[in-house]
Amino acid sequence: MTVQHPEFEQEQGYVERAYDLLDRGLAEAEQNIVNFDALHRSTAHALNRALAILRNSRGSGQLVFGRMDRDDETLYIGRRRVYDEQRDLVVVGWHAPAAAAFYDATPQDPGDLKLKRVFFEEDRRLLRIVDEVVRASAESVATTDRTAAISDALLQELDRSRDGAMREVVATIQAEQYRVIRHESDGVVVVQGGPGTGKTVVGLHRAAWLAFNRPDIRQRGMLVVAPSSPLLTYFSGVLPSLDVSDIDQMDLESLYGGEARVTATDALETARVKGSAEMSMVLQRALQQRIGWDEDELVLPLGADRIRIRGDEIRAVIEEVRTRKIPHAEAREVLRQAMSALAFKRHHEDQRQQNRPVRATEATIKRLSAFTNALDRMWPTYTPEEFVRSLYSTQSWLTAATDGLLTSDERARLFRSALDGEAWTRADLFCLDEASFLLNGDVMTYGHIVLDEAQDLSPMEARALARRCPLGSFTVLGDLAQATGVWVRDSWDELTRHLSATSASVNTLTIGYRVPAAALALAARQLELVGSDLAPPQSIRQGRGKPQVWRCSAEELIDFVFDLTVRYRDEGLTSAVIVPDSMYAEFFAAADARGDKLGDGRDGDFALDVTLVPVSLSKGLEFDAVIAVEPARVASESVQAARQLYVAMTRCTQQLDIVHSEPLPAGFSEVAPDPQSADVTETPSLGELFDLLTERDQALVEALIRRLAAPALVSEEPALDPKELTR
Ligand SMILES: Nc1ncnc2c1ncn2[C@@H]1O[C@H](COP(=O)(O)OP(=O)(O)OP(=O)(O)O)[C@@H](O)[C@H]1O
Repeated sequence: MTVQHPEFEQEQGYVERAYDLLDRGLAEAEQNIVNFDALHRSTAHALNRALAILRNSRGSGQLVFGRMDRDDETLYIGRRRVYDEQRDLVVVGWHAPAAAAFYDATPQDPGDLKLKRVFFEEDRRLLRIVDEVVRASAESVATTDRTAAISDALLQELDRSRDGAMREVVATIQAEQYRVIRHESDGVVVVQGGPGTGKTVVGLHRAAWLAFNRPDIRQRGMLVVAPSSPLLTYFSGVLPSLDVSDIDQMDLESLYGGEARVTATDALETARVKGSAEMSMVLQRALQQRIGWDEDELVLPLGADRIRIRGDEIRAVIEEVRTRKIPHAEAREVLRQAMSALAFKRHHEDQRQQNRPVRATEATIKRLSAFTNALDRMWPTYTPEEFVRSLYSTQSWLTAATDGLLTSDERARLFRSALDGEAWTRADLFCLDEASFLLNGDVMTYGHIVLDEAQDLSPMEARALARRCPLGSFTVLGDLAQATGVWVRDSWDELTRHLSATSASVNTLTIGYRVPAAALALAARQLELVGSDLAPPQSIRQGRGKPQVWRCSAEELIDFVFDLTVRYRDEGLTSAVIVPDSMYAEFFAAADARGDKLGDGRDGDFALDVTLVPVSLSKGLEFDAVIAVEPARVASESVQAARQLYVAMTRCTQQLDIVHSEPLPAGFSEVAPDPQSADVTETPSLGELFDLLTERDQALVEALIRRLAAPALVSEEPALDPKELTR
């Protein structure tokens, strides 16, 4: 029997009152706006906008989630501020400085709090109350065990099943996370941490915290960037649920606003060349090489007259314009003015000397096709796509532009025939973005940018982000150990230097809130293979226990995997089937044929119980159960085999299953035979297989066993091969 908290009713009353006040406050404000007789259209428009914002501002999630008591005051903490009729504060917003003590207090170090209380509520009804700090007992707690510092409220929150979208966690932010959320730096704040340490959640809450506490930054605009669109879909609801809907959120590829779309993939080495910082110099130099005049003279026909300008005069004008540090298109306009002025002056002088009337103005000279053609040769105009396409397909130009910057092998990787068409890759997008900036200079800028999974960024991608944040104010979330692409680094130094000239502060999160300890231990063997210095996080989850390793034939594989998902669905768990990219289509088609409904992970469709995810898009995601398929195939198809497996195996909150028909890669095989080290069950027990069957099949198997082995019980391990029995 559960005992109700002695102050339950009183707290329920407080929560209801807070909701009531909020409802009334919003209704009153709404009425005031509706009643306001706007005399002008623009005022009416502004009022309608205010009304829409107000109606949205109710938000979702619980209104009041905590209380803290000091000797002389009691404060309730919530998702937003609530006042009573006398304008006295009833609920303090989580982001207000007054709420800081609530997050800083731990049972070990309660500060000056007598009480820290956490509420769990649904639809305005309290479900539970957890008293995390009660001063009398706080002093008696003395421990060096880090996990002992984890609050009960957090553990209870983590037990809730996932529903396919990331949630805000304002009620249970932990002290080490809160320090990062309100980090004072205006420069680059790096949050390094293993899988499931809360980097994404911390980054999003930091964005909201800055939005509330730094109007200067909010005014300049804020942006959150995810490496892929499925990951963006997964977490994009968090900021609106924190009442900050004006922060832009986009995936990395959407940064480039030009025409090109990604339709192809680069070979590894090509991606490395295109993503390197040298590429920015290649593009800059290539553009410069297209500027100039090597003819002796320019002749502009003007009726029967000719305007003649010497080559050295033209070169002097070009050099003068070149020294101005302005974008290419703008500089061309300056050159156009300077050249038309020069041509007009020459025409004026010539006509005067020959006693003839001046026939042209600067405007007529600018309209001469000979003038425009000459200008195109001196200072050509390009779209970013034209410029990069033309560079890639012109050997002589590539050679000149890359001389001393790239090796001949590297240069050869950039070349493609003009006939290859428009197959742009992701790395190309950032060359185009750089080109676009050189050509046009205009780019949307922000006061602060939050980058998720930043460990994989190429220098060119980092430069694209730096351009969008001239103040260099970034929150950089990532785990160097989870770098699965071309860019693997030992430290954050090089990457953060591309983002900002100021030094970065690196903050490490060490507690794992997602992955159960046993699954993390198995995944960590991949980290050992990488030889990384980075330790896996310290997990505070038990989950359902050991990961299961299931071997079956190639023919059985897909059905076996989907049968597992059915079991998880029946148990009320969400699951993800993480497959090698090359098996994605096959799995999808098989699910269709079976009539199983699957979410398509490539589209960020996480609302169903089961989602199919290609391993290359699994980073950052989270599910109750994860079935990782054919690790050997994942390893052979990945740039960073062990790191990719580490990522795939750290997506679950409850249970990890590995299903394979091919021999397991390193990091798995050696664990199976030793039952003592048994983090892993190589062969499933009969009981486990039996659980997978439908009731009718279970009855059949029971009958079969009874016939074969007289009184054997299914829960015992028989000498028979369980696979034989389940067929
Ligand atoms: N203080 C907290 N209260 C409640 N839940 C939390 C807290 N911190 C983290 N979590 C939960 O832990 C899980 C992992 O968090 P998150 O996805 O932010 O980790 P991550 O470090 O970004 O992981 P990865 O490296 O895999 O991208 C999420 O479900 C998140 O909501």
